[in-house]
Amino acid sequence: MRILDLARASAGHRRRAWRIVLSEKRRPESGVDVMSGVKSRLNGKSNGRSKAGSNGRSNTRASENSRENERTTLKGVPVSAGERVTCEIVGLTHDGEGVGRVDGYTLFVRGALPGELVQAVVISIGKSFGKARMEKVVREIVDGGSETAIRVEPPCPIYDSCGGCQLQHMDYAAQLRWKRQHVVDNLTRIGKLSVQGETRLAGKTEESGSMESARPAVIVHPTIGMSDPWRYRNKAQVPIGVVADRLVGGFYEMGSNDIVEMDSCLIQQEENEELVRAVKEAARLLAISAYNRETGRGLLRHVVVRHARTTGHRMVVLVTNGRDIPHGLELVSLIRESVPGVVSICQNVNTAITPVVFGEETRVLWGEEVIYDEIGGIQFAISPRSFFQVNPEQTVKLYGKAVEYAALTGEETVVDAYCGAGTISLFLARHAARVYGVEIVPEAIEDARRNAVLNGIRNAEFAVGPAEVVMPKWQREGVSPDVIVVDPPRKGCDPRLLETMLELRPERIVYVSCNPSTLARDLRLLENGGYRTVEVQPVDMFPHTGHVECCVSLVRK
Ligand SMILES: C[S@@+](CC[C@H](N)C(=O)[O-])C[C@H]1O[C@@H](n2cnc3c(N)ncnc32)[C@H](O)[C@@H]1O
Repeated sequence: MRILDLARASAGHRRRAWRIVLSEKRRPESGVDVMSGVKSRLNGKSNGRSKAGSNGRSNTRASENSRENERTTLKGVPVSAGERVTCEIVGLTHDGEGVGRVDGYTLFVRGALPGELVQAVVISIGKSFGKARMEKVVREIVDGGSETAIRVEPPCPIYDSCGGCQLQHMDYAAQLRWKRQHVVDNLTRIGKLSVQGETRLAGKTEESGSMESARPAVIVHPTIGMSDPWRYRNKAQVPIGVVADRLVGGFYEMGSNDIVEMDSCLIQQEENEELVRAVKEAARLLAISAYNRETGRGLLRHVVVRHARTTGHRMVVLVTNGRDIPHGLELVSLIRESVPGVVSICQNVNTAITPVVFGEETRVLWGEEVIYDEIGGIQFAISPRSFFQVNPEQTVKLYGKAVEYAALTGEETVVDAYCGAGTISLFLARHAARVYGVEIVPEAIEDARRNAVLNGIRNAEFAVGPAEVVMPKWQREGVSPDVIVVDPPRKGCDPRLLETMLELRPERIVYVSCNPSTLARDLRLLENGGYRTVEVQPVDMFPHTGHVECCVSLVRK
């Protein structure tokens, strides 16, 4: 046990299991050259001889492993911690780790891509899966059509340590294909749905007892991507901390709580970078203290900035650990002088020891309480805590799909659950008789009401509260929607909301989702309750990350 840490590791929400983790400082070293484009990301350090090129099941375990005595085994697990293996990558997790197989055992290998054969050193093992650190690609994968390599050099200099993007080392066209496949896999595995063109059959469902594949298969379209998938984010949320007595702001280093200074991010709009830089410089000049997450002391916790491309408006929110900002007026003046486009400077107070960014209290320090942006001809007021999609170019495409799937004639009553600042609701209101929106954040509903007035829309009304509570209330009051649109957070719809939806029996349901696994779970419940999933449109709202958004159309059977 000298070289090992026996650690209880959690596999997300899955059951906990004892795992063997090779301690970082004793991991085997070898001098194998790690190929360019892979090396920095993987931090591979090794000096043993490799069995590069080994292939086939019986050869997948490299026999020339580093120091035999540093390995440890677990009964029934075919690899040992510290062992060098050659493994076939069969998939990719949503956070960009390659899913490898060695003798049927799953190894997660950061930096490896599906289809590749890689050499890696096992760094932890558990009963059902382990982790390995990649050393080199043994067999690359090329796109059959274009004959181009799928692995590309990540353009971002901090890609290795940041963790904000997970797929920069994958060609963009391949990212789009993978995102569609990720959706398909979730729909078949969790949703037990049959997908058109997929050979894999959906399983037997407990409730129906019949094979889902007998039903019309779901159409999953190719992912809608961007022509220029960089510099798309209209919002930055930057944690502030101290390094060597200096205020820094940037990102949490991958796998740690350390904040690393960052001035440029390739998926962020440049206007936001300029504003964050100005705030950091002003705070340093005025010796405003940075929040220390360990002691709970210090003032500035986060700088949140937003940029509205259509109006040029910029907003900054200073999230502080306390109400008083020393030299607050000077801070505001310095920010305004450095970035003349700023129209709103706000403060949000968060004194809780929590990873949640915003606290409950927000006030305007200078300027407007909202900024204005436009999507698809509709104007939106956005306040500091309102949800607003971060990729404006793709948002138009996503909302356009939601409107298309709602198939409105102008006669319908529509409910938009999880409506945020009323964005989808107002898109729908132009084509419906009446729209009801519900959202849990009160400021977002204030924005939604203001946005309706701003656009002269009189057939939309909004309510604050949990959708799972407000919807049954509307049901009791006799609201009978023809179409229900839901756009929940990552955890998906509340079961009580799904139950009410099934009782209300709308003709169509449009499900907008940012998480394919909870989407698939909810689709199964809706299918069991009498709905049929017709088509799914994946939209790439977050290029170079593992995230994918979907818009789904369901009809009553
Ligand atoms: C993915 S966003 C969608 C917002 C909006 N449809 C849009 O596109 O801008 C999810 C929204 O659900 C809200 N939310 C979270 N839990 C909720 C609940 N139980 N009931 C109502 N809204 C909720 C969040 O505040 C957030 O605004």
